[in-house]
Amino acid sequence: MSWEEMFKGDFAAEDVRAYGTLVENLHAVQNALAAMPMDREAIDGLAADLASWRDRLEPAVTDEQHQVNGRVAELPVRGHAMLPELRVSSRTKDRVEGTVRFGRWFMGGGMAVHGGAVSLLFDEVLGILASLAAGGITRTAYLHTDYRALTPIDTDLEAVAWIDRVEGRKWFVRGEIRHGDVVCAEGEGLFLRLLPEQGLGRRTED
Ligand SMILES: CCCCC/C=C\C/C=C\C/C=C\C/C=C\CCCC(=O)SCCNC(=O)CCNC(=O)[C@H](O)C(C)(C)COP(=O)(O)OP(=O)(O)OC[C@H]1O[C@@H](n2cnc3c(N)ncnc32)[C@H](O)[C@@H]1OP(=O)(O)O
Repeated sequence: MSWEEMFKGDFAAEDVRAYGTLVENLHAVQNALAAMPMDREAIDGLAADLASWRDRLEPAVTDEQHQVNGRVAELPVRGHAMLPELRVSSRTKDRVEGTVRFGRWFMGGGMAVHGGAVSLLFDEVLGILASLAAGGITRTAYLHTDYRALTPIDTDLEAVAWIDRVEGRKWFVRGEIRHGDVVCAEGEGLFLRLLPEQGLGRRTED
């Protein structure tokens, strides 16, 4: 199963581009907000603006099958606004490589990326690779992250993920985030190919 077969929604190309621009602007807002000083006037103004966004968006909320977020194969990280943008430079069935830049929004402290955001990226990239290699949706059973060095924000990092081994339904996938020669973090995850009755997002006990 190809990336497009697995993730492509039936959105028009120009709508996809427009959504990509929306997410880009949202990320720019998040990064600037995370870096703003205490400024009561700006805070009150922004809070009022955001309340009007909420009034505009909430009446249009739709179900998972009709939402756009995370369902756009053509955009970085499926156009999932929660995720740091990974720009894939090469993808084969058992390896993905790309660059990622974490903005100020993802900072934990000391101008370094929050550890949870590092794991978030691993879950996405390792999970997608597992799903592509398995030819069907997988679910994370465990995810282990080793933080080897601080991961800097606001700079291009290399991200790579590869299939380590496969045992039946169990896909063991590894990854690395590097800044130049420095390995910032290593990830290792076990992803279970879902059984037909498990479906997408359905609980196993259902
Ligand atoms: C037309 C438009 C289409 C557009 C498509 C749109 C969108 C795209 C859709 C989807 C996006 C897809 C991917 C998204 C990409 C990334 C997302 C990241 C993935 C996640 O973020 S996902 C959420 C977090 N994830 C969970 O919420 C899991 C909760 N959990 C469970 O759902 C179950 O727990 C499960 C399923 C994991 C296993 O349950 P199960 O019943 O299937 O399997 P079972 O327990 O029998 O285990 C079988 C064998 O695995 C071994 N095993 C199991 N667990 C283990 C562990 N932890 N450690 C070591 N070994 C383990 C056993 O020991 C046994 O091993 P053995 O066979 O050798 O004995």
